Order: sequence, then structure tokens, then C-alpha cells
Amino acid sequence: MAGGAVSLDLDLHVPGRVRVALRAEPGEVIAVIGPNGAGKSTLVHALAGLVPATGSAVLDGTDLLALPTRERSVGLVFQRQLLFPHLSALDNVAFGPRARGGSRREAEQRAHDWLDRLGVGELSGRRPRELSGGQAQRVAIARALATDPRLLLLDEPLTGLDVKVAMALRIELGRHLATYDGITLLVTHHALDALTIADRVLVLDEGRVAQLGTPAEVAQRPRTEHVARLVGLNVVPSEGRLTAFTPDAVTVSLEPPVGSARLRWHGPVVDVSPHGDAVRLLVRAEPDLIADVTPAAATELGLAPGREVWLSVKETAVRRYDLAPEQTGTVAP
Ligand SMILES: Nc1ncnc2c1ncn2[C@@H]1O[C@H](COP(=O)(O)OP(=O)(O)OP(=O)(O)O)[C@@H](O)[C@H]1O
Repeated sequence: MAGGAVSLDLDLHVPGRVRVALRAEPGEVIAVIGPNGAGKSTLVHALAGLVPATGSAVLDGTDLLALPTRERSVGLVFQRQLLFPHLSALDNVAFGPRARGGSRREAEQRAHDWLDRLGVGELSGRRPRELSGGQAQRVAIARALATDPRLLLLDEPLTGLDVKVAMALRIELGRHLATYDGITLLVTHHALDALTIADRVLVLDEGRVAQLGTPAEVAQRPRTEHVARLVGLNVVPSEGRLTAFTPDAVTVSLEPPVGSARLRWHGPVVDVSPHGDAVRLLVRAEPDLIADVTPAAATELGLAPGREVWLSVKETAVRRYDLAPEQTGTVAP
């Protein structure tokens, strides 16, 4: 039942939807991020055998794409994951270990352990219809982890859970994945998941690899506006390079900033939301920018959606880097 250390050599193509080539090392957790429609779900569904794909996905010497769906040694947690409706939570989780040849007692013990770890041990006797969405999601995660698969595919496993539960599960999942020697692909919309749980981050955009790097690389040098926003940075392309700056480096004013600052923009505020002790503004400029101001400044300037503002940033507060693609594993469709 043990997974064993395996690597994954991927060169997968779903025509018109996604193309990804990469090598994942044993134990690696790769977060998959990108805008809606980027191809994240298609990638994991293709690996699971739910979407036809060409190319190869060689795991431990075997090409998964050549295997029928049910013979692929993958663990799946998808949004709106269905549990077996006629089985209790315990039996849902014990099903995998049992199918892999464990004794009933061992399988049930293992299922109990996983349900406990995910905070739903006391619900082990319930059927799926007697569980809330969040509880069912935790049972689904337990079910995937209990089989100790060599490839774990998690598509938005924490989406739809309340903040406290998601936080606790993120910690539990991170702890487990840190010692898990199989390979994990974790599709997520949350920077926190990508940056805290993952060893590398795969950024997809329009079905292509836009960036593949460590969380630190991606956070410091995001190559797409989407990723920049996800990690809370502004990124502005200029003269073939990218200029990055934090939202708190932005000065907001109602009049054009004085001086000859080249780094200034004008546009309407489109969103105002609390962000820690600050107020975060989204301003529709070229490109869209985020700025953090104090609550006092927000009140004084009357910052509300629709308000036209000027944004500027000092040269000393920006970091510039090259746009040239140099990621490993990038393949153009
Ligand atoms: N069943 C399908 N048949 C044909 N095209 C599809 C199908 N499902 C998705 N697509 C298309 O494939 C592309 C990738 O979609 P996919 O669902 O993989 O994106 P995603 O990155 O997971 O997006 P999201 O964040 O919205 O879940 C999109 O252009 C989408 O419209």
C-alpha cells in the first residue's frame, strides 16, 4: 500500500485546452494556479483519466495516459466530489485501503485515523447525505489520502469551506504533504495555499505554462498580472521589463502628483475593502493597480467606488526585472 518515492515526467496535451511539460521530483507538491479557464482542472482531470489527452505522464516507469482510468494509482479530491452515497464516512475512507488488499480491520483503523486527523472522526458512522458540504469535503480528503496514492490530485480542496475550517485543513494538509513521498498537484485560487504548502508553483495562462518556480521566485518575480495580484503585488510592464511594487508603496491623491514622476496612473476606484489595518483599493488604470491606504486617508479622500484618483510610486520603491521567458518545463502549445 505504501507509495514509494516516484518522479513524474509529464508532457501532456489536451488540444485547445492545455499543454504542460514538467518533471516533478519525489515528494514534490506543485501548486497549479492561474485565471479562470487557464486549464488547471483540465490538467488534473486528464491525469485522472477523466479527459482524453495525448503525450505522456510517466509515473514510476508507467505511462498513466496509457492506462485505463481505474488502473491509475491516483488519489483525487475535486470540488463537488461525490462520496459513495450508500456507505458511511468510515466505509468511504476504508474503501481504498481495502481495495488495495488491506484487511478489514487495518482498513478501518486507517480510515479512523484519517477521519480523526481531518477533524471528522466523530462523524464516521454518518452517510454522506447526513454531512454538511464542508464535512463531506473533509471525508473526501481523508478518502484520497488514506489510499496513499503515488500521485495526489487536489482540485480546490479547500474551496467552499469556512475560513476557520479551511485554515485548520490547510495546516493538516501541509503537515501531511511535507512527509508524503508521492507527488501532489494542488489546484488552488489561494496564494496562501500555493505559497505555504507547495514546493513549486505552476502558473497556467490560456493553457500554457506561464511560470514554473519556487514560491519565493513566483512571489518575488511574478510573470503574469494574475499571479502578481494573487501574491499582492502590482506589476507593470514597461520597455520589455516588468516593474513590481507593493500596494503600500503607492501614493493616492485626487490631484495629479507634482513633480515629474513617470510612474503615475489615473483611473476610477472600482473596489474598496479592508486589508489588515489598511484599506485596499482596486483602481481601474492601465493596468489595474492595488493601493493600500490608511483608514484615515480613505475617509479624508472620500475613497469609494467611482472616485477618480491619481496613483504614483517612487522610483526607489520599485523592483525591475526582465520579461524574457526562462522557466524550466515551458512548452508552447
Ligand atoms: N468539457 C469541456 N469541453 C470543452 N472545453 C472545455 C471543457 N471544460 C473546460 N473547457 C475549456 O478548457 C479550457 C480550460 O478550462 P479549465 O476548466 O481546465 O480551466 P481552469 O483553469 O480549471 O478554470 P477555473 O479556475 O475556472 O476552474 C477553458 O477554455 C474551458 O472553456
